[in-house]
Amino acid sequence: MISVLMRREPISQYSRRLVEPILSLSEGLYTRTTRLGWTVYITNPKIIKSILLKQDSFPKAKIFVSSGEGSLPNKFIVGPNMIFVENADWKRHRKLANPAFQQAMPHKIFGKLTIQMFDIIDESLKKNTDLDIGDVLKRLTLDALTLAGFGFDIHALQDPNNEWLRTYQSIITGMQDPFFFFFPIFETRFLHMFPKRQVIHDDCDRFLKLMDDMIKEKRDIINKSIEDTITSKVVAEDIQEKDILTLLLEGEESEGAYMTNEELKVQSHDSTTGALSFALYHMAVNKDIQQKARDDVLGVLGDSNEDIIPTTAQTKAMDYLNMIIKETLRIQPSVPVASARKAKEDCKLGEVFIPKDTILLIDIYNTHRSPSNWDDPHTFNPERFRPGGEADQKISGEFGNPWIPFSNGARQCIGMNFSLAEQRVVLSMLLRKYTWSLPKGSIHETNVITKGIFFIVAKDLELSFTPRY
Ligand code: HEM
Repeated sequence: MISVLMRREPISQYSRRLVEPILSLSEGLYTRTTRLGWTVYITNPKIIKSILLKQDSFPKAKIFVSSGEGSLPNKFIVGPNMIFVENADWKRHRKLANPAFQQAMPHKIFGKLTIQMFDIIDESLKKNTDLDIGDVLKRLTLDALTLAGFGFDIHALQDPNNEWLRTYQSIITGMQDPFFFFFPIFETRFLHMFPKRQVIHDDCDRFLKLMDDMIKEKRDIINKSIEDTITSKVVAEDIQEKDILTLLLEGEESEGAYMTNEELKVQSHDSTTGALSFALYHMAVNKDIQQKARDDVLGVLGDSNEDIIPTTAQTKAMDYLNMIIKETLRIQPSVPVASARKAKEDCKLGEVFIPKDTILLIDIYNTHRSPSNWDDPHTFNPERFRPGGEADQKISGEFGNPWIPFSNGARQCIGMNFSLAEQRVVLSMLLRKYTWSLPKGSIHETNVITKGIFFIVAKDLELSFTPRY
């Protein structure tokens, strides 16, 4: 595994080379060495279900905590963050956060950002250059999360040299540096010997401070507006476009529970960037699928020569586009493994004995790519998600659920609907306005090349766009 990471071999290659041959011999369980020693990876849907539905028997393992106090992942994503907390703390977080995440579907924000992205695409067309759409999507999803999440505009789309964008990217790239990932001791004890790493740590401190300041400011505004009932009535009129943080803080008032500033920090936008970049890639290389998706969108929104921001109901009526989004998340799940669990006691998974304290990883990528779980799994085929099709038959039957891009059970991704809404708006608006293809000589000509460890995105994805209006 270390050599795979050091060579930066894409997940699609090493999975087919190393994992797939083993999967055909096992019950969907295999072992791999990780930083924590031998770890059991699981791709069998029935066993996955038995783990995800039994939080008490299989609690989260403190995999990042093990990289030690002071390591970059530990600083940035550990702490009392919803992804890692357990038991009563997690229940309190989730109870407060669920309504906020269900209410906030900021279609207008997603739509306005997509129109800003059109300006960038049109600018590149004027200059006759291919566009690194992966980079543009990264900026769009970061803006979407900060605007819809915190009500704070960092203008990453409009300004590619934006300081916050650079800082965020530096942290995300730094966290996935294989050297420090496997040997965190070099940054927890000997950081002073690595000046470049020190710069990333400084970036991380500044970013966390920015979030802290935003949360404090928001608390002050909300406390003030609660005193002023007239103001709070006006704000309540447009709940759909309220940011998540505001809804969370208002929820604290009605639930009588409280989250600390530390607990309110959520850092997750790269997963949506990955999903969008892969959907664009698959539609670029499958022109018939792209056209069918466009017909689906035009059937709902019409074909006038103007930008239309779709409503929630309209995006849900785009059946074929929704099938594409699901198939993209199957064939390229942007979060390839769920966070590690631990067996609390000796147990059996299928026929295999698992000793107490064994680390277990739900291998989302290989669950989605296993020939035991899907017909012809390496082929992009949205038809699997047709009502009554392959996916429905498996999920509703005895088979267990082989489609788990957002995990499953009580700890399923809380941002799932937010991310799906964002993908539907961005993709439907792009399909109305442009056709696109891979430029000649693209590195993705024979297969999509990916990068990343925790979040997978299409590497340096350039596309050629042609406007329809
Ligand atoms: C395509 C987009 C996304 C994918 C594929 C994805 C995937 C996942 C997965 C697999 C998990 C479960 C981890 C586990 O079981 O250990 C998870 C949890 C979580 N995700 Fe997402 N995610 C996405 C977008 C988002 C967004 C946009 C947000 C925030 C706005 C978000 C916030 C969270 C949180 C807070 C959790 C922890 C939930 C809990 O433990 O109760 N995710 N996500």
